[in-house]
Amino acid sequence: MTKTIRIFDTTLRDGEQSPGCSMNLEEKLQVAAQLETLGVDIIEAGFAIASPGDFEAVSEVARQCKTATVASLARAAAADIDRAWEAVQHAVAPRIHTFIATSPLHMRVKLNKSPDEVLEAIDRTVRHARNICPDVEWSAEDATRTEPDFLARAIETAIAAGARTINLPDTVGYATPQTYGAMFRDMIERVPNADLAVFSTHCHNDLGLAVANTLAAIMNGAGQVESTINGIGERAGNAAIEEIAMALKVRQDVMPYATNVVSTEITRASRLISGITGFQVQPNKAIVGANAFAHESGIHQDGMIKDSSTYEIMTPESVGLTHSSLVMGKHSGRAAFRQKLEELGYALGDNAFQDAFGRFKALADAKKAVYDEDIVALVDDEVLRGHDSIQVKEVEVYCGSNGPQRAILTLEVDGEEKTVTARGNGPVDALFNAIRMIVPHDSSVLERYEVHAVTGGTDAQAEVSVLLSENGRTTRGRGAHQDTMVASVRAYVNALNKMMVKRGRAPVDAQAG
Ligand SMILES: CC(=O)SCCNC(=O)CCNC(=O)[C@H](O)C(C)(C)COP(=O)(O)OP(=O)(O)OC[C@H]1O[C@@H](n2cnc3c(N)ncnc32)[C@H](O)[C@@H]1OP(=O)(O)O
Ligand SMILES: CC(C)C(=O)C(=O)O
Ligand SMILES: [Mg+2]
Repeated sequence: MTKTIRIFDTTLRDGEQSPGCSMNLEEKLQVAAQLETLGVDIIEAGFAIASPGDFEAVSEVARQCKTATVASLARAAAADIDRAWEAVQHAVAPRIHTFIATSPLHMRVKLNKSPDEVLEAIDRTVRHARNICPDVEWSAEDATRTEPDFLARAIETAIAAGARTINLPDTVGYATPQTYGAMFRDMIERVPNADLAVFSTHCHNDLGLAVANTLAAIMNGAGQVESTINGIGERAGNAAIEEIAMALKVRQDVMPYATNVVSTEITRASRLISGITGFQVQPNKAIVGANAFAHESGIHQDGMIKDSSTYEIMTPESVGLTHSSLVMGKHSGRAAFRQKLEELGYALGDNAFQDAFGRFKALADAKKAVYDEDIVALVDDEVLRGHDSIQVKEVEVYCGSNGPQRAILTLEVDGEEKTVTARGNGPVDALFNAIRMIVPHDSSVLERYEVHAVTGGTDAQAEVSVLLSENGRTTRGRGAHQDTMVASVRAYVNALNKMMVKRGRAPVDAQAG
């Protein structure tokens, strides 16, 4: 039968110890509710003696939780343990989690206690906790830097005093998968009565090994893992629940362990935590990063369109996302661009498609992210200008506070290129004067000129709209480009082309500049 690993969530305790991650009562209750929906088995709601606020939060989480065990942390001190009990006693399943450091360094420098005094404290405080609470967890802080013989004696003492969960934290993130796994195997094999307790992992990520170490411990006998949503926690954080749960789910073939995590709730939990704490998840973070199911390169996008398992080892739906995203960028190819156009409602012929793809690549080279709105603007622009008799070839402007502003413009008029230099009150005026020099149209008036950014950011495409009127007829032109001046010329020339069509004649009066 598959062994089920208990998930002990410490987002509200160790997670909250991240500088800047403090949560208020209402936020903690929201998180606790989502953790229960996510299916974690134990919620460490705080450190009851730490402050009146922490005490209230642990008490309220204990009152609110319907199924999960609720734990409070407590030092090896009667006052801490009593306060923890006062808070968790309201829970359906209360737990006291008491700890003391066992490494030579911590015992000597921090606690100023001898090893024997620490063993005595473990015995006394675990017994005290067991007298008031049936479920007691004991942790050997800094277990991974503890001398193994002493660690075995400490664990034996805690089990004899009544602890039924033994947690061996890698408090400073020092372990490697090999050493952490071996420590579990060693302790489980050598400690008398080890089978009375569930052994637990608690890994910090100082070397980026927290999840790997956790999995190594599971494979060597651990039955509980302590972890946090998004991996928040002291310093570099704790092992991330979502990564552990999905690793066990996806790699059943080599790790035949189950959890009660409802994986489709992972994204919701992750977003809740980042929203409340303000700690953004890095885009490339496994499982919950914005790019975890996003594909930008053409070859990958082509594979994804053919069969998503080519580049995804789990479905986005399995972690609560609705779908993968094909991110359009400079690495995208024709297959993804064609699919994106279809999604946006365009059915372009071959030539128009090739032209639009060329412009898309040029835009993607110039811009960090290409959004749907950019593609709509770009394709509309392309379609609009397909059969224009006046085409924009080159645009150059000189602007700034030390005028005069001038523009050098090259247009192709009925297949012939013409270049002029013009001045104006500002670069746009100079450009429009240049257009008038190449294609005189004195009877028309510029009624309106509008610019707006298609998306956010300083590299956004500008979309320009121009309204020309001639003898009571108005013509609107549009142009889009990441350079506002180029977009302006495109818009004006577009309006002019349409006006030519309305007039029913080509720009025969065009002059060479
Ligand atoms: C690895 C971990 O994550 S451990 C948990 C860390 N989390 C926190 O510390 C957050 C909450 N902490 C707090 O609010 C405070 O530190 C309190 C309320 C617990 C204690 O505050 P203070 O009484 O002011 O003590 P202070 O924080 O300055 O020092 C900690 C004391 O606890 C002692 N101590 C540390 N761990 C333990 C332990 N497991 N058992 C008994 N005593 C301990 C230290 O030796 C020190 O004692 P000393 O003052 O006699 O030298
Ligand atoms: C208190 C213990 C469990 C801890 O957080 C650690 O050692 O990292
Ligand atoms: Mg910790």
